[in-house]
Amino acid sequence: MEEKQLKILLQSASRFPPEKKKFLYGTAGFRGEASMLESTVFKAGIMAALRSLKTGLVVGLMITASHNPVSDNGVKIADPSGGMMTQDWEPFADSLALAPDPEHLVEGIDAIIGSVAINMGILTTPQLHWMVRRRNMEMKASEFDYFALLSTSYRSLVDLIPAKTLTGTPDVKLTVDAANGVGGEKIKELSKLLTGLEIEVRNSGKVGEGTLNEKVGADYVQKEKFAPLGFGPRDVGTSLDGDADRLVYFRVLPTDGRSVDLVDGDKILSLFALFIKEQLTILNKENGNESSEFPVKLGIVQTAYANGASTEYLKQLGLDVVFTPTGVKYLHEKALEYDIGIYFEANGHGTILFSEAFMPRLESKSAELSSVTPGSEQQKAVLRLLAVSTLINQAVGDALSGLLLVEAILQYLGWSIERWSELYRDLPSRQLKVSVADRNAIVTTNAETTVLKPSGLQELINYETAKYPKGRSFIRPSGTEDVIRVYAEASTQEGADSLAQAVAQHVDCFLGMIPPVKQ
Ligand SMILES: CC(=O)N[C@H]1[C@@H](OP(=O)(O)O)O[C@H](CO)[C@@H](O)[C@@H]1O
Ligand SMILES: [Mg+2]
Repeated sequence: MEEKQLKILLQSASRFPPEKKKFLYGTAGFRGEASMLESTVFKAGIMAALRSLKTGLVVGLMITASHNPVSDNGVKIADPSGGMMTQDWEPFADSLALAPDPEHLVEGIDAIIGSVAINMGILTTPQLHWMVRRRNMEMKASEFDYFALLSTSYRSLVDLIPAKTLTGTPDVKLTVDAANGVGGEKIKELSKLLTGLEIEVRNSGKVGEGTLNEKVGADYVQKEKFAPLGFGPRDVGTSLDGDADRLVYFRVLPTDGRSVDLVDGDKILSLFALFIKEQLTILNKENGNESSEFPVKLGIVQTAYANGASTEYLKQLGLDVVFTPTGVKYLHEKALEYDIGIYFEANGHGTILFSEAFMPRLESKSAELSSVTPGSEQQKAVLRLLAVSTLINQAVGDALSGLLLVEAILQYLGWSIERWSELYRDLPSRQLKVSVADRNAIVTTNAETTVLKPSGLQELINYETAKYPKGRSFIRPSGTEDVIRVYAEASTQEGADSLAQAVAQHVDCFLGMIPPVKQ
């Protein structure tokens, strides 16, 4: 690094002295109270520049509170593929973030010279990931291109709905709770390009309308099972989180006007899986016989937090369901192993990935069918799959593209949200968190479902779980909070509650210091 450049870097670094609290690149980037994060954000900028120079490609840097309170902040890096930053670089990110002084910072970052920062302004997290991916593929990547692709793909899907399921209603209406985040304005812009779908946005983030993620948004609705502010009895809606990478649907119950029938990420996943499987079945049906002419490896990826009833439903559909540790970077990586990989976290973050090797096969199948059997059911099924591949974000989970796909599929099936919700009944569950002296004392394996350390704890969890019909419980250290999370499921709510409580007590006995709190 030249002396002049070194001087500039050191001068900049001196404006951001290291904070007392140390941040590590956790489940999804550096996160913490905004006022504590200045130097970490500065270093994340350096990190992103290095990643770009190393790969010779565009990378993204996102600052967002996501689903957390407005005083929180997070900074995360989008890799050249548009996915999360490669896990190989996490230790490097950590050592940069922990560098005690500017001299340490400079060590090893000589290569910084030459990278260019482009401020993309206010975007949703998935828009940034989408743009990074597309720029590196030398495809059109502006915000308008994003909106145009989503709206035309949605239109193609709706135009392919069989006439018999069309309801005759000219317009579908959808009410969106935008968590007072960035998704509100974006969805309004998108909706200007949509035909046949009328979108009303509440909690849109306008000044005076409310606070980011406070009693609104996907995380609140999913965790509390309450309607977001601005929704009343019998309302049906969909909630985004603050940066619009999570999506859940809900129906406000008439009983108390506050509780909701929640349609979470597991049910969105199930709807997507059902639809994709149906298209593959149509595609492989020749003269009413199943043929294996066009084999497609379809995989479903969940985490241990997926409701057991969803996993059972997906397995009953005959699908290949696999589990990874919590955090979308793991799910995404696994989903890439399939021709079509569908992944979702229960909290509503997920997408459908079409592998690079599979896309040319699908396109040539489409060309073949359009010349041999134009207008056939098989051809339509391929066209639907192609439309899904351009509609749904290939870089990361995206609430905007997700809700358009949900709406198109519900119209295709002729289903209401009630019918969708009845796909299966969630098993009652309970989550608790336990504060402990050192959360890293818990070491797990088997996609976080089995405790390896401290020894003896897993045996106690097994012992408790065996007491309850349909009992299931696991513990893991959170990657975003300083706690151990306890999850329990059983055939009744009382069972799930007392199983979670019993397991939390064992955790507390082994390494705790503070009583468990409901989450
Ligand atoms: C139980 C739960 O909801 N965990 C969340 C939460 O991670 P933890 O590592 O559990 O703190 O935040 C992650 C990032 O948003 C999200 O991917 C994950 O699903
Ligand atoms: Mg988010």
